[in-house]
Amino acid sequence: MSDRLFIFDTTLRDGEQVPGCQLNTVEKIEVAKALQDLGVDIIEAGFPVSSPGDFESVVEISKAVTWPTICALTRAVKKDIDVAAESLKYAKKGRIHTGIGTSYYHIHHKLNSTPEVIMERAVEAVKYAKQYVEDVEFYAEDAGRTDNEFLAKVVEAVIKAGATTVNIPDTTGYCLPTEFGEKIKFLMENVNGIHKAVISTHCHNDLGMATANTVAGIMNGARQAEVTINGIGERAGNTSLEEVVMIMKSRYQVLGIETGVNTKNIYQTSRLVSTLMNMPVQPNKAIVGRNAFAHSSGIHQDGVLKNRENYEIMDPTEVGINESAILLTARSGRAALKHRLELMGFELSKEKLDEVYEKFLKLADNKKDIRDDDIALLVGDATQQERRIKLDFLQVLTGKKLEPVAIVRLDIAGEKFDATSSGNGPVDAAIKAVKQIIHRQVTIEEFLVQAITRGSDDIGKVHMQIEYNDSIFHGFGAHTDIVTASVEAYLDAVNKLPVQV
Ligand SMILES: CC(=O)SCCNC(=O)CCNC(=O)[C@H](O)C(C)(C)COP(=O)(O)OP(=O)(O)OC[C@H]1O[C@@H](n2cnc3c(N)ncnc32)[C@H](O)[C@@H]1OP(=O)(O)O
Ligand SMILES: CC(C)C(=O)C(=O)O
Ligand SMILES: [Mg+2]
Repeated sequence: MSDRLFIFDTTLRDGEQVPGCQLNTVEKIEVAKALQDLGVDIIEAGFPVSSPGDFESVVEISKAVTWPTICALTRAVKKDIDVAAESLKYAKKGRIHTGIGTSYYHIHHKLNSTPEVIMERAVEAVKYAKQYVEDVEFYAEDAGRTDNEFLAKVVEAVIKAGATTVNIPDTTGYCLPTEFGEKIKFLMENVNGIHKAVISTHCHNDLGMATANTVAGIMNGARQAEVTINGIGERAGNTSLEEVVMIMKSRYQVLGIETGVNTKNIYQTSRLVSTLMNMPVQPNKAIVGRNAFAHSSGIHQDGVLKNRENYEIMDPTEVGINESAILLTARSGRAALKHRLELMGFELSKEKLDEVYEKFLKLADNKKDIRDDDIALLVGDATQQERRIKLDFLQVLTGKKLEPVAIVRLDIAGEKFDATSSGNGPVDAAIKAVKQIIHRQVTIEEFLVQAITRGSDDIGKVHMQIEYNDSIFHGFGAHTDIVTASVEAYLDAVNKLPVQV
């Protein structure tokens, strides 16, 4: 049996059935081209009879895409097949995907029919499609809940009628992986002529087993997997492309099966589909979720920093993600904090690291999102007591129609100095007062006040960049009072200037 798995992407058909995920033709072409670059073998581009817009999209995708097969879905209805064939007329390689429900529910409660009639309609549809294209795929809808003996008869009949691919969908996401695997095995062993067709899986995720069922199908002989980017699709979605492809790649030693997918394009394709379809990817989604390669607890972070493979079974660059992320949280340890500090250019002694770590934990217990500027502030705070110049007192009078006035007292190496100044704003007044005490020729090059994110009682953060003798010095300050934060930032930078002798 071949060790090549065909990847049939149905993002633009099953995926696009999701409420809110509808795309216009231009957007569909963009996705189709991205799928082509990704290296999928077949793109299911739409259900042409369903609307003029979907018909038009299949036509335009057929023109735009150069090498993957373009597939159009139909019911086992002649008109659907006529319209699908018409929509594929520009496809370099076109496939008609026709089929009908085969489960007890579908035969009796949806199609109001009998197994014998369904069998006839299935064969008739395949023969009819075959008049238009050589490449005909048949789907036995709800095969997951179809009796295996009857399913085998249908599969045998449609292969005889010319189906080159037979799709065994678990339409309702009902099967257990063992059941689905056994279903495919049963067909492989009991259908005459089964090797004349490629057997395909099309699994839904209602019980979260779509990928497991797909893999079980592949392990038992299926050589086409119907998938969508990010696993989007009807209800709980379809099997996700990225999961199947990376399972084949990561577990090749066990499975021995390859796909033609250029895995380095996975992440960018996932982002494109998520953005165009306005469908966020859950953060813990395998392979493409924001946290798929992010480590946030101390023991894991320490392990990853020692050797990535301690906690990662895939290299993120293989799926187009630059690198693993080490996120700082209250569950992080010193190894992670030290790593982040080093990336930010801080080399701390063991004692200083312990001190910063204590402060970090207090902050992290109260703040979910620890950013680099928070860390910089903690480092600044930890070195505060070494500062020669400290802010001892600050009072500012300001308001509308008032000229702001600031009174400042600095503690310089234990000695107190006072100054008062006015300015065009409270910060200006306070800095001018400070400058009256510290006579250094410095210029403020950058003054950045970070937006308060939580509420009016939140800490405001200030980053100041000053220039002295052609060199740049950075200062950070944080306080619930933004004027105090600004003076602290200024003094933090000034404290870093070479001491005058
Ligand atoms: C499992 C899947 O994902 S299948 C694909 C699902 N996707 C879609 O349905 C999107 C496109 N669908 C549509 O645009 C419309 O449903 C159309 C154009 C196909 C049909 O529209 P309508 O003619 O208005 O029929 P409606 O949608 O109300 O009902 C579906 C009809 O198709 C029949 N039908 C359903 N599946 C099949 C099938 N595979 N083969 C033959 N007939 C079928 C149903 O029994 C029903 O017929 P009935 O009214 O005689 O009982
Ligand atoms: C049309 C078929 C293949 C389908 O989407 C399903 O059965 O889930
Ligand atoms: Mg489906």
